[in-house]
Amino acid sequence: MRHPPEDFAELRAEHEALIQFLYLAPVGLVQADADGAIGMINPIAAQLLMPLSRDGGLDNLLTLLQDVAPELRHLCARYERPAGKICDGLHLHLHAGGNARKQPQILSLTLLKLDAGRLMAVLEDVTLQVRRERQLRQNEAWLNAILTGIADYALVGLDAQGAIAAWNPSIARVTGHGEDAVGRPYSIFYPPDGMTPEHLLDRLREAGRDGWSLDEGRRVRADGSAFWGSALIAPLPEREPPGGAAPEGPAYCLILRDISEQRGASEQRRQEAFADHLTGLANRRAFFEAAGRELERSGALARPTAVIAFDADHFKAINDSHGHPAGDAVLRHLAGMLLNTFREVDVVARVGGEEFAVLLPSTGLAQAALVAERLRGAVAAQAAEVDGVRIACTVSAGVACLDDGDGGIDLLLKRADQALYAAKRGGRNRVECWRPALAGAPVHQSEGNEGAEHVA
Ligand SMILES: Nc1nc2c(ncn2[C@@H]2O[C@H](COP(=O)(O)OP(=O)(O)OP(=O)(O)O)[C@@H](O)[C@H]2O)c(=O)[nH]1
Repeated sequence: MRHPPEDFAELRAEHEALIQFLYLAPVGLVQADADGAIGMINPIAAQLLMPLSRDGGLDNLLTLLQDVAPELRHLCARYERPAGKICDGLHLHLHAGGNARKQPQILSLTLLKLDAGRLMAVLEDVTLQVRRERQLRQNEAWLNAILTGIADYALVGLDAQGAIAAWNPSIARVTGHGEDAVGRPYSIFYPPDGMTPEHLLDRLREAGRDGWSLDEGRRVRADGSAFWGSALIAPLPEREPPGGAAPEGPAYCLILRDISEQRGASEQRRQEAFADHLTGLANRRAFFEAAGRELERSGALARPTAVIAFDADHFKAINDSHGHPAGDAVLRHLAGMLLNTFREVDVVARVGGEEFAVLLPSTGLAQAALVAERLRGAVAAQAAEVDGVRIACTVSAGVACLDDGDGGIDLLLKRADQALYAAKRGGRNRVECWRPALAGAPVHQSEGNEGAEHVA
């Protein structure tokens, strides 16, 4: 049989351990008597309840909560069982004082009756959790409204890599794709060659960073027919399943709209500002804007970007022999050949009188040189037909590449022009790649190219 003082010491130790536990608990804990008088309160609970105190004290739990949960005193009084949960996860909205723009803080309260004379309150700040749940419900309502109410939207869930996560009828309505689209990248809605795998990820990254990413352009349906579409990508809030497993469900939502009808006037304005009037290619301004955007992105996700500068050889002689209008027709002929040679994702522009530039995203020097050579050969082999007269023409090309966008489009175009100068010096109708030995070389400068901003 034990001696009573030993029992007492053990009890004390247990009590200390319990107090220690209460103090260290990651939630707010308050022990009170049946009338709410506080016997023990841990630091988190004190912090959470302090804004409710009128006199700076934390004496009575039910008095502290009477403004935000007036029914609580009544609930306690009516609770007849000897022990149990009086309330479970009751939400208490703490008002943000006079500041109407600030969101109220939300506490969750679970109140336990331990025995006839003791209550235990468990308090947690659930403000963020509640806001997130509300946002999820709003998103769902919003997406549902789009899915059921509006006919020209396709709503596509994407996984973290941009693959289509699930099929729904709106996808078929706008694009004609069936369930076999699931698991394929969302670039299937873009023309072949219209988007590189890096661009696909760029847009997801942009959406994650800015909250959304929007682009507009030519899109294709499953049957190959084209339409003018806008594509908005937005990140979806993560749904974390219980048990800490990886987040479930789509990571992004893509809203694809067919805006062919609305396009008209805005496209005409865009054409006027960004298209070259003679050839219909991108103009110098469009080239620099697109190149600036591409190089900024290529720096973030390191990858090479190439530029090819093309210049028609002895073009003055063509003008002189056949007349200026025939010269114009030859330039249109060259523009057509450029468009046939390059991918949809490449930016093909007329940047000077008889000088063209092509920006090739995610392309290294050797690959760009191959395409440049292919174009050079095709131009040399196929004379332009102008009013029944065949006009032979050749082009010289300079190729340059940056691995990470460092130096920007000015440096890239300057190097391509230095290589082009070397090609002209080397006898024309040839392709030269930039190399460090050309760093101090002059750039190719066409006569009558006043509008061009060559970097010497
Ligand atoms: N038809 C026509 N000619 C143009 C246009 N823009 C520039 N040119 C002409 O292109 C010619 C360019 O001449 P140069 O810079 O001497 O170059 P090139 O004769 O092609 O000689 P290399 O480039 O050295 O092979 C000039 O005669 C310009 O008038 C245009 O829009 N239409």
